[in-house]
Amino acid sequence: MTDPVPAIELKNICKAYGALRVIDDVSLTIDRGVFITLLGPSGCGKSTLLRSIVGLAEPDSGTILVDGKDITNAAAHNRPVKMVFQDYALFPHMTVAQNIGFGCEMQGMEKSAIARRSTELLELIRLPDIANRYPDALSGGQRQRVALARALAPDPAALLLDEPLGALDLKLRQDMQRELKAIQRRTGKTFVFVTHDQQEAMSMSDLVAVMNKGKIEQLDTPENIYANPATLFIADFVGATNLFEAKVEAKDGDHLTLSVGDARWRVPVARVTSHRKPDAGEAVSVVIRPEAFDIGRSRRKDDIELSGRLTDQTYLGDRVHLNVETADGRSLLVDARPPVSIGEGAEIKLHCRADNLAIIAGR
Ligand SMILES: Nc1ncnc2c1ncn2[C@@H]1O[C@H](COP(=O)(O)OP(=O)(O)OP(=O)(O)O)[C@@H](O)[C@H]1O
Repeated sequence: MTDPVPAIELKNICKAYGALRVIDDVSLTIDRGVFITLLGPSGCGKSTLLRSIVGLAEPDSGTILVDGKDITNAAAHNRPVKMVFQDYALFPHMTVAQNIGFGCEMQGMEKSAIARRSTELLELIRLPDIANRYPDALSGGQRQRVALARALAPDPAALLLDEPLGALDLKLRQDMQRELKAIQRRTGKTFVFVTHDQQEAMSMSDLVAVMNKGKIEQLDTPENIYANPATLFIADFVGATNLFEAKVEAKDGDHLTLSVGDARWRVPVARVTSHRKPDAGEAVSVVIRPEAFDIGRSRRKDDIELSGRLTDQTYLGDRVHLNVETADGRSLLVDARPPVSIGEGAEIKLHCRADNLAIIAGR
């Protein structure tokens, strides 16, 4: 059961640098024990939001609560949250054990308790034998795990992680994503993670808050962010997308009839994923993910049907990326399961279940 007092509550946070509104009236409640990611393109304000929680940036207005206490004006060192940075920020002249114990020492914890805590955390990060090494004798991945242990040592209310894996190469980064998630699960701590990498956000998080231009456009599970994008920005930013401009011709009961070029698509109203529902006559955008297409003739009455010429295919082991050009000059991305025995230049039919697309009001 979720604890009734959230780990973190942000209420109407605003921050501007000169004329630039970096955080635009953001409110967000983060329950305890949740792994949440702030995801967005460079410059959307995610780091500033994280830095506001830890006290490294000062919001112009709004309130920040941690464990139900108002810490909006508290000094950074008095806040019960800890931050992990991309560049580790370990103390080079201290051993690993001393680095991990540093925060506990500042809290006045007794030496033997610090040693126990340090051992416990080295076990947690699965590096029990490196207590006496110095940071320069560690690999990048090991340093990042030690930085994590150091941040967890004083038992913070939440851990804030600002692109912590950004400096690691791809393979190590993927290993560390699994490791971080496992550590979060084992400790049950609230993790607030910042990244611009949508794959990283989707693979690690319980919840993703997608940010754009200083606002949170959608707060949802990774599955819902992908399948039910609330805005065009999100549909485009998260995953690959085929986007169709359309118009609502008619509304009848629980279906919409859309005109898409010369075609008419009958789609369930329930597939409108934007907050605002479109009226008849209104422009909408239709999102079809590459893997939502099946190749071959439709077997279901309300399927969306398209046809085109296969212009290019890329074999990726578990799937094949196809590029299909339609008669009206549209280039479609299609993901198919191998084997695909269609030659380039061949005409193919594609179909998609009407409940596999997403409709967003506006363009
Ligand atoms: N101290 C500062 N003074 C002036 N402008 C700043 C300052 N800090 C951040 N900004 C600007 O605020 C905007 C948001 O920055 P922020 O670091 O929060 O973005 P971000 O989404 O985390 O991006 P990135 O992924 O590139 O770090 C950017 O345009 C940035 O240049």
